Amino acid sequence: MMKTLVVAATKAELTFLYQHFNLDDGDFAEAKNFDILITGIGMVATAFALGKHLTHKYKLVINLGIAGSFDRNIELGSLVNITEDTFAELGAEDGENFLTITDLGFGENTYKAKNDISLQLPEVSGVTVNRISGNVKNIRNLIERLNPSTESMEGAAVLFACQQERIDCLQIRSISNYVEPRNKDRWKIGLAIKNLNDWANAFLTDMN
Ligand SMILES: O=C(O)c1cccc(C(=O)CC[C@H]2O[C@@H](n3cnc4c(=O)[nH]cnc43)[C@H](O)[C@@H]2O)c1
Repeated sequence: MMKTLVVAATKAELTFLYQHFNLDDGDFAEAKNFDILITGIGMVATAFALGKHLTHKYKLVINLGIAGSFDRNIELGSLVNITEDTFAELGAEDGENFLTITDLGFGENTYKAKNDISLQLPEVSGVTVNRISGNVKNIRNLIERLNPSTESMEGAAVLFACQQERIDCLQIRSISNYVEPRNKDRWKIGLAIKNLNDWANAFLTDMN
Protein backbone atom coordinates (compact mmCIF):
# COMPACT_ATOMS: atom_id res chain seq x y z
CA MET A 1 0.00 0.00 0.00
CA MET A 2 1.34 3.45 -0.91
CA LYS A 3 1.57 5.92 1.93
CA THR A 4 1.25 9.66 2.45
CA LEU A 5 4.23 11.68 3.70
CA VAL A 6 3.35 14.51 6.10
CA VAL A 7 6.11 17.15 6.13
CA ALA A 8 6.47 19.92 8.71
CA ALA A 9 9.33 22.19 9.79
CA THR A 10 8.93 21.61 13.53
CA LYS A 11 7.41 18.94 15.75
CA ALA A 12 5.61 21.69 17.70
CA GLU A 13 3.47 22.36 14.64
CA LEU A 14 2.19 18.74 14.71
CA THR A 15 1.92 18.27 18.50
CA PHE A 16 -1.74 17.14 18.53
CA LEU A 17 -1.29 14.94 15.46
CA TYR A 18 1.48 13.01 17.27
CA GLN A 19 -0.86 12.69 20.28
CA HIS A 20 -3.98 11.78 18.29
CA PHE A 21 -2.25 8.95 16.41
CA ASN A 22 -0.09 7.98 19.40
CA LEU A 23 3.11 8.28 17.38
CA ASP A 24 6.69 7.73 18.54
CA ASP A 25 8.40 11.00 19.35
CA GLY A 26 11.03 11.19 16.55
CA ASP A 27 11.67 13.41 13.53
CA PHE A 28 10.55 10.51 11.36
CA ALA A 29 7.43 8.79 12.69
CA GLU A 30 5.44 6.00 11.08
CA ALA A 31 1.69 5.42 11.23
CA LYS A 32 -0.25 2.77 9.33
CA ASN A 33 -1.12 4.89 6.28
CA PHE A 34 1.23 7.85 6.61
CA ASP A 35 4.69 8.84 7.80
CA ILE A 36 5.71 12.15 9.35
CA LEU A 37 8.94 13.93 8.44
CA ILE A 38 10.14 16.86 10.56
CA THR A 39 12.65 18.78 8.48
CA GLY A 40 13.77 21.78 10.51
CA ILE A 41 13.04 25.36 9.50
CA GLY A 42 13.77 26.71 6.05
CA MET A 43 14.22 25.66 2.45
CA VAL A 44 17.68 24.09 2.81
CA ALA A 45 16.70 21.84 5.75
CA THR A 46 13.46 20.91 3.97
CA ALA A 47 15.17 20.04 0.68
CA PHE A 48 17.87 18.03 2.49
CA ALA A 49 15.33 16.01 4.50
CA LEU A 50 13.14 15.38 1.44
CA GLY A 51 16.24 14.38 -0.55
CA LYS A 52 16.81 11.65 2.04
CA HIS A 53 13.20 10.51 2.56
CA LEU A 54 11.06 11.24 -0.52
CA THR A 55 10.65 7.99 -2.45
CA HIS A 56 8.01 6.45 -4.67
CA LYS A 57 6.51 4.53 -1.77
CA TYR A 58 4.59 7.81 -1.22
CA LYS A 59 1.54 8.66 -3.32
CA LEU A 60 1.04 12.08 -1.71
CA VAL A 61 3.06 14.62 0.26
CA ILE A 62 1.24 17.01 2.61
CA ASN A 63 3.21 20.03 3.79
CA LEU A 64 1.68 21.32 7.02
CA GLY A 65 2.69 24.39 8.98
CA ILE A 66 1.96 27.87 10.14
CA ALA A 67 2.36 30.86 7.84
CA GLY A 68 2.11 34.61 7.65
CA SER A 69 -0.66 36.27 5.63
CA PHE A 70 -0.38 39.41 3.50
CA ASP A 71 -4.18 39.41 3.21
CA ARG A 72 -6.01 40.92 6.21
CA ASN A 73 -9.26 39.28 5.03
CA ILE A 74 -7.79 35.91 6.03
CA GLU A 75 -8.42 35.46 9.76
CA LEU A 76 -5.61 34.50 12.12
CA GLY A 77 -5.99 30.80 12.93
CA SER A 78 -7.71 29.99 9.64
CA LEU A 79 -6.45 27.45 7.12
CA VAL A 80 -5.52 27.90 3.48
CA ASN A 81 -4.64 25.56 0.66
CA ILE A 82 -1.49 27.00 -0.96
CA THR A 83 -1.75 25.78 -4.52
CA GLU A 84 1.17 27.77 -5.94
CA ASP A 85 4.38 28.90 -4.23
CA THR A 86 7.31 31.06 -5.34
CA PHE A 87 10.97 31.16 -4.27
CA ALA A 88 10.73 34.94 -3.80
CA GLU A 89 14.42 35.71 -3.33
CA LEU A 90 15.81 33.46 -6.06
CA GLY A 91 17.29 35.76 -8.69
CA ALA A 92 19.31 38.96 -8.91
CA GLU A 93 18.88 42.54 -7.75
CA ASP A 94 19.35 45.02 -10.56
CA GLY A 95 19.28 48.40 -8.86
CA GLU A 96 15.67 48.86 -7.76
CA ASN A 97 14.51 45.99 -10.01
CA PHE A 98 14.49 42.28 -9.30
CA LEU A 99 15.29 39.67 -11.93
CA THR A 100 13.91 36.21 -11.22
CA ILE A 101 15.86 33.12 -12.19
CA THR A 102 13.35 32.79 -15.02
CA ASP A 103 14.31 36.29 -16.21
CA LEU A 104 17.94 35.18 -16.02
CA GLY A 105 17.21 32.08 -18.10
CA PHE A 106 17.85 29.55 -15.33
CA GLY A 107 14.42 27.93 -14.96
CA GLU A 108 11.34 28.31 -12.80
CA ASN A 109 10.87 30.05 -9.49
CA THR A 110 7.14 29.21 -9.08
CA TYR A 111 5.80 25.71 -8.41
CA LYS A 112 2.28 24.30 -8.26
CA ALA A 113 0.89 21.74 -5.83
CA LYS A 114 -0.29 19.00 -8.19
CA ASN A 115 -3.12 16.83 -6.85
CA ASP A 116 -6.72 15.88 -7.61
CA ILE A 117 -7.99 16.43 -4.07
CA SER A 118 -10.82 18.86 -3.60
CA LEU A 119 -10.92 20.62 -0.21
CA GLN A 120 -13.25 23.15 1.39
CA LEU A 121 -10.39 25.60 1.99
CA PRO A 122 -9.52 28.89 0.27
CA GLU A 123 -6.95 28.33 -2.48
CA VAL A 124 -4.18 30.92 -2.41
CA SER A 125 -0.67 31.53 -3.73
CA GLY A 126 2.32 31.96 -1.44
CA VAL A 127 5.94 33.01 -1.32
CA THR A 128 8.79 31.17 0.37
CA VAL A 129 11.59 33.22 1.93
CA ASN A 130 14.76 32.79 3.98
CA ARG A 131 13.88 35.54 6.43
CA ILE A 132 10.43 36.41 7.73
CA SER A 133 9.47 39.73 6.16
CA GLY A 134 9.31 42.51 8.73
CA ASN A 135 10.30 45.58 6.80
CA VAL A 136 7.67 47.82 5.16
CA LYS A 137 9.72 48.40 2.01
CA ASN A 138 10.42 44.68 1.47
CA ILE A 139 6.79 43.78 2.15
CA ARG A 140 5.53 46.37 -0.35
CA ASN A 141 8.04 45.09 -2.88
CA LEU A 142 6.92 41.46 -2.47
CA ILE A 143 3.27 42.48 -2.90
CA GLU A 144 4.03 44.57 -6.00
CA ARG A 145 6.15 41.82 -7.58
CA LEU A 146 4.18 38.70 -6.70
CA ASN A 147 0.88 39.67 -5.00
CA PRO A 148 1.11 36.68 -2.61
CA SER A 149 -1.46 35.77 0.03
CA THR A 150 0.92 33.88 2.32
CA GLU A 151 4.56 33.64 3.34
CA SER A 152 6.42 30.62 4.68
CA MET A 153 10.01 29.42 4.84
CA GLU A 154 9.53 25.93 3.33
CA GLY A 155 6.54 25.69 1.00
CA ALA A 156 8.15 26.15 -2.41
CA ALA A 157 10.91 23.67 -1.49
CA VAL A 158 8.30 20.95 -0.85
CA LEU A 159 6.46 21.70 -4.10
CA PHE A 160 9.78 21.69 -5.96
CA ALA A 161 10.81 18.29 -4.56
CA CYS A 162 7.40 16.81 -5.40
CA GLN A 163 7.54 18.11 -8.95
CA GLN A 164 11.05 16.68 -9.37
CA GLU A 165 9.82 13.25 -8.21
CA ARG A 166 6.37 13.58 -9.88
CA ILE A 167 4.58 12.91 -6.60
CA ASP A 168 1.27 14.62 -5.80
CA CYS A 169 1.40 17.24 -3.13
CA LEU A 170 -0.73 19.51 -0.93
CA GLN A 171 0.39 22.49 1.14
CA ILE A 172 -1.99 23.34 3.97
CA ARG A 173 -1.04 26.13 6.35
CA SER A 174 -2.70 27.86 9.24
CA ILE A 175 -2.25 31.61 9.52
CA SER A 176 -0.36 32.53 12.69
CA ASN A 177 0.38 36.18 11.89
CA TYR A 178 0.09 38.96 9.37
CA VAL A 179 3.17 39.90 7.38
CA GLU A 180 4.07 43.24 8.93
CA PRO A 181 6.88 44.85 10.94
CA ARG A 182 7.71 42.27 13.60
CA ASN A 183 5.30 42.25 16.54
CA LYS A 184 5.39 38.82 18.22
CA ASP A 185 2.61 39.83 20.67
CA ARG A 186 0.11 39.77 17.79
CA TRP A 187 1.03 36.26 16.60
CA LYS A 188 -1.57 33.56 17.29
CA ILE A 189 0.68 30.50 17.07
CA GLY A 190 -1.28 28.36 19.56
CA LEU A 191 -4.59 28.90 17.78
CA ALA A 192 -3.01 28.31 14.37
CA ILE A 193 -1.42 25.03 15.51
CA LYS A 194 -4.63 23.80 17.17
CA ASN A 195 -6.72 24.45 14.04
CA LEU A 196 -4.04 22.96 11.77
CA ASN A 197 -3.88 19.77 13.84
CA ASP A 198 -7.70 19.45 14.02
CA TRP A 199 -7.82 19.62 10.23
CA ALA A 200 -4.90 17.19 9.80
CA ASN A 201 -6.35 14.66 12.28
CA ALA A 202 -9.67 14.63 10.42
CA PHE A 203 -8.07 14.53 6.95
CA LEU A 204 -5.66 11.71 7.80
CA THR A 205 -8.41 9.74 9.57
CA ASP A 206 -10.86 10.09 6.65
CA MET A 207 -8.12 9.21 4.17
CA ASN A 208 -7.68 5.81 5.83
O1 LIG B 1 10.62 34.53 17.34
C1 LIG B 1 9.92 33.74 17.96
O2 LIG B 1 9.75 33.81 19.19
C2 LIG B 1 9.22 32.67 17.21
C3 LIG B 1 8.36 31.81 17.87
C4 LIG B 1 7.71 30.84 17.17
C5 LIG B 1 7.90 30.72 15.79
C6 LIG B 1 8.76 31.59 15.16
C7 LIG B 1 9.00 31.50 13.73
O3 LIG B 1 9.86 32.18 13.22
C8 LIG B 1 8.20 30.56 12.95
C9 LIG B 1 8.77 30.33 11.55
C10 LIG B 1 8.09 29.13 10.97
O4 LIG B 1 6.73 29.43 10.75
C11 LIG B 1 6.45 29.74 9.41
N1 LIG B 1 6.02 31.14 9.40
C12 LIG B 1 5.07 31.62 10.22
N2 LIG B 1 4.83 32.91 9.94
C13 LIG B 1 5.65 33.26 8.95
C14 LIG B 1 5.85 34.49 8.25
O5 LIG B 1 5.20 35.52 8.48
N3 LIG B 1 6.80 34.50 7.28
C15 LIG B 1 7.52 33.39 6.98
N4 LIG B 1 7.36 32.20 7.63
C16 LIG B 1 6.43 32.14 8.59
C17 LIG B 1 7.72 29.41 8.62
O6 LIG B 1 7.40 28.54 7.58
C18 LIG B 1 8.67 28.76 9.63
O7 LIG B 1 8.65 27.37 9.54
C19 LIG B 1 9.43 32.57 15.84
